[in-house]
Amino acid sequence: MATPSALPRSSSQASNPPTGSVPPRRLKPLSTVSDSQRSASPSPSKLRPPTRPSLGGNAQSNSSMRSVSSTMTSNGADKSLRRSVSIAAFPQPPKSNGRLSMASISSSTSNVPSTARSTPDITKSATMKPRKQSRLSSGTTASNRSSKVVSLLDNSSDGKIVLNAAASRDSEGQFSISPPHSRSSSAQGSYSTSATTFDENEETEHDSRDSLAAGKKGARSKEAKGNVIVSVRVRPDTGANENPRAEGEWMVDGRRSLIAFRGKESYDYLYDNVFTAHDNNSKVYDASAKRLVRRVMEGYHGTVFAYGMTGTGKTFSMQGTASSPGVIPLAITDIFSYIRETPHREFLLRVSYLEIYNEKIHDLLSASSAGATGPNAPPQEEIKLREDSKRGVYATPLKEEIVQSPTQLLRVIARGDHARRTGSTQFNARSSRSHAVVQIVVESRERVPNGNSTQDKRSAVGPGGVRVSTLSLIDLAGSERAAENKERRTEGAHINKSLLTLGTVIARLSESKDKSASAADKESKHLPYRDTLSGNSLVSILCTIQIGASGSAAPANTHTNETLNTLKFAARAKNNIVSHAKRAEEAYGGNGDGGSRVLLERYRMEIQSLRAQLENQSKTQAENDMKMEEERMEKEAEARHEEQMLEMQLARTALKERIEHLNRLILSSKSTGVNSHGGTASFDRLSTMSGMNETRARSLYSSSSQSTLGANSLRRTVSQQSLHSTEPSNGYQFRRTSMAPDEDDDTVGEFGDGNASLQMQVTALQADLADKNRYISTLERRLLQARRSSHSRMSMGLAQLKNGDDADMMALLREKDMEISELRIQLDDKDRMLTALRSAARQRDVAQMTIDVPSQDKRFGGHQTNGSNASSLASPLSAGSSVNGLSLASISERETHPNRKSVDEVSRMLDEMIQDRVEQGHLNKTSRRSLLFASGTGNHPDPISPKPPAISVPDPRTSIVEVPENV
Ligand SMILES: Nc1ncnc2c1ncn2[C@@H]1O[C@H](COP(=O)(O)OP(=O)(O)OP(=O)(O)O)[C@@H](O)[C@H]1O
Repeated sequence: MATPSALPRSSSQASNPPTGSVPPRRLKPLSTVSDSQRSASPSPSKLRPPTRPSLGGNAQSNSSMRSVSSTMTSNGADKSLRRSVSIAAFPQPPKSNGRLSMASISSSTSNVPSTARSTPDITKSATMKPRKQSRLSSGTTASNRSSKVVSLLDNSSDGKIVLNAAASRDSEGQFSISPPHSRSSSAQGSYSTSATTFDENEETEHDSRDSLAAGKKGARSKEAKGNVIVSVRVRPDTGANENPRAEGEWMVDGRRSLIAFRGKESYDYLYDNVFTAHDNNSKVYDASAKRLVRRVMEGYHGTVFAYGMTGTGKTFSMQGTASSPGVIPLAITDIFSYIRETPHREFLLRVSYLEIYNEKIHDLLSASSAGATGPNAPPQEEIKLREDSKRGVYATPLKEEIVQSPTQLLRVIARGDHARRTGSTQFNARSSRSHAVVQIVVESRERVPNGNSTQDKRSAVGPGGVRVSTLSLIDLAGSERAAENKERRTEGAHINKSLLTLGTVIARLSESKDKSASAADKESKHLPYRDTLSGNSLVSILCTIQIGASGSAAPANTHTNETLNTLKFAARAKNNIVSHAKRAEEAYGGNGDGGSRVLLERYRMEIQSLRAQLENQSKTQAENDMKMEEERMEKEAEARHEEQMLEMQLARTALKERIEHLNRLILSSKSTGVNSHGGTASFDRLSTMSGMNETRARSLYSSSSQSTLGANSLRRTVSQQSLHSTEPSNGYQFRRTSMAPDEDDDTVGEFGDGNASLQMQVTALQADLADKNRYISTLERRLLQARRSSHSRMSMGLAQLKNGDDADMMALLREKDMEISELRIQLDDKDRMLTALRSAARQRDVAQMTIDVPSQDKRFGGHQTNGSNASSLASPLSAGSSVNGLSLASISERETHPNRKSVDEVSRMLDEMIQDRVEQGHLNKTSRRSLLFASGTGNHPDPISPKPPAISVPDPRTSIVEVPENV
């Protein structure tokens, strides 16, 4: 996709071919090394190869691998083959994907012919180059290096910023999750290296040019050589104290990227980068990984791995510290910087983190890894390597997390580190004994430019497909000699075996390259992982060494040998790995198997469908809301209507009950005898008001009248006569006499009738009480209803209150309050009426007593109290005998009933009656709604018909004269 012009180049490239295309720099003797010295020194072929652990124990896995490999060879065309194999037996991956697979470093390769494992040829070719050529090579690279260094220094400002980054390293040396400060990922500021200046078509062209210029072997073998960067970093030797002599036979020249050894043998090693002990992580990253990371963002696969002896600074270089973040945090920062600087594309990042320990893969991000402490930790599902033509080599099942920010990404990696370290507790120093691979998958696709809205920008995609590239950041376990304990030795064996595999593959690559002319030979020697290492990946190998054995557990000579081995490994990698880096093909989501894996596209489609769903849902929601609102309003209207109806109903009920009640009161008054005469008329008048009342009233009336009539026919006659004679004008006769001390109030007949009357009163009062209770409950209901409705109106009208309807609402509320208080007052009135009725009942009893007592007094020689009484006594004898008869009956009755009330008692009752009257009068005055108890005119409480029955009309059926109430 990218055109050559789009590719940043260093200024030096115009005149000089890029380093990457320069013929491979070989291990070469320094000019000081004489031929005699060279011949005296051990022949390269006699150099002791790196110490390797015995591979004898892996026969099984080797044979397994052999069989798989042969299968693969025979079925090489079937690239979509999917299967599961153990790491130890992982076969040759498909050629279509050139990522550097961990399989290459974790599997046994003991099937590789012994010649392939030996290094002399390589060493020879590396070290025995003619000096002239070396110079040419060196000069050429020096020129490029020079330009690189300048560019690197230009970028160093970024590095300085990074030095102040907020990352923190805990006591165990883990970097924190705070990302380093933003670093520019701009290509302009980057140095131009062979690894990053290639691009598809350009590459071939470029390489051909370089190859021609260098006069090296065929262009084909070198066309992608520049896709590999090999750097060596020298760890500061803490015991050396900056003393040059401490380095002894070593000479490190960072400027010329040269490391020279002056021991029994003399070697000069030239690499793409040599970092001295003074170089910091930022510089290491800028020179060895920065451009590679950028290329990954542009669609290439890239791998950075650290290789070296234990304790030489691999983890330090990859992870870094708080003050000096390593390759991983810096790469993460650059990834996000690139995303920010590339608005025309959209990106999706996924990250996975695995480790290979004792040839087993562990997912460091899985839940079981996160909490995997102790023997009770859940067992992790076995992770296997698989391959297919689309994805190449991959581990499964492996958890991938989508990340959206540098912090999130660093957090995920820190979690993996933690799991790794925790695992180390479980497995005893596991962390430094395993290969750890952080893999970041970058998906990207073009956006349609000039999107109008943010949404457009998000949803719009360009015509291209989704590009998927991978950045693998690998911290290899350190090679070491057999350790002290068994577990360590086992680990070391696995580590060394896998590292040997890596070295062997590289060696074989070189070998097969040298013998590429012979097809038959090529076929006879199967080389696993060839395509993994020489595939599409850009590779940056960072080898770490420590010059000087101070602080090292190993003896000095062993240490030197290990260092030399590392340097040789780096030299072989530099010279022999051929990578045909190509930009990853763009996949189209939704179409085919390849596309289905592309998460970005899948997510985009998912987002679109979700957005459509959301729109539908919001539409439906709006419709539902409207419907609900309508329903709610309808319900409210209904409720209001019901409320009004109920109110009306209640009002009607209350009114009816009131009428009934009043009717009953009138009737009760009559039945109590307080107003028995006058009550007839009242009853006749009021009884028509209600059928029910009428019935009840009639029954009361009849019982009352019957009792009266039945008891006192004689007395009635006398009374009538006396009344007519004494008070013809008003027909009333008021007689008040005191009772004899031992006389009670009733005659025999009166006693029986009085009981009946009392019963009736009680019945009437009970009925009245029941009515009252009903009425009260009605009122309560109404009160409740009114409250509820005012409440609902309040809540309903809250919004309206703001719009000026508050006045209406408040008025309504006030009205309701008034109504409620009126109802309460009415209720009080009713209570008072009840009290009055009770009092009237008592009065009636007293009155009856007082009426009866004087006639008895007269009859039995009592003195007259006034003229009225005298005239009454002068009335016809029949009347008198009638009275006497009554009196006698009373006396006789009194004699037969010793428990008669005393005069004092009657007086007390009268006092009570008076008191009641006074209270009633007081109530009438204070009551807001008059009960129409006209003070001093009687006790009729009827508010509707306030006609005061102060003086009763004499009942023609009885001779008893009622006592007026205004006593
Ligand atoms: N360039 C350096 N500058 C300062 N300190 C360093 C440097 N390189 C390594 N160290 C220190 O050396 C020690 C060992 O380094 P580190 O753990 O990175 O080694 P390693 O190669 O990863 O070892 P292993 O293979 O055992 O995991 C650490 O304490 C680290 O801080």
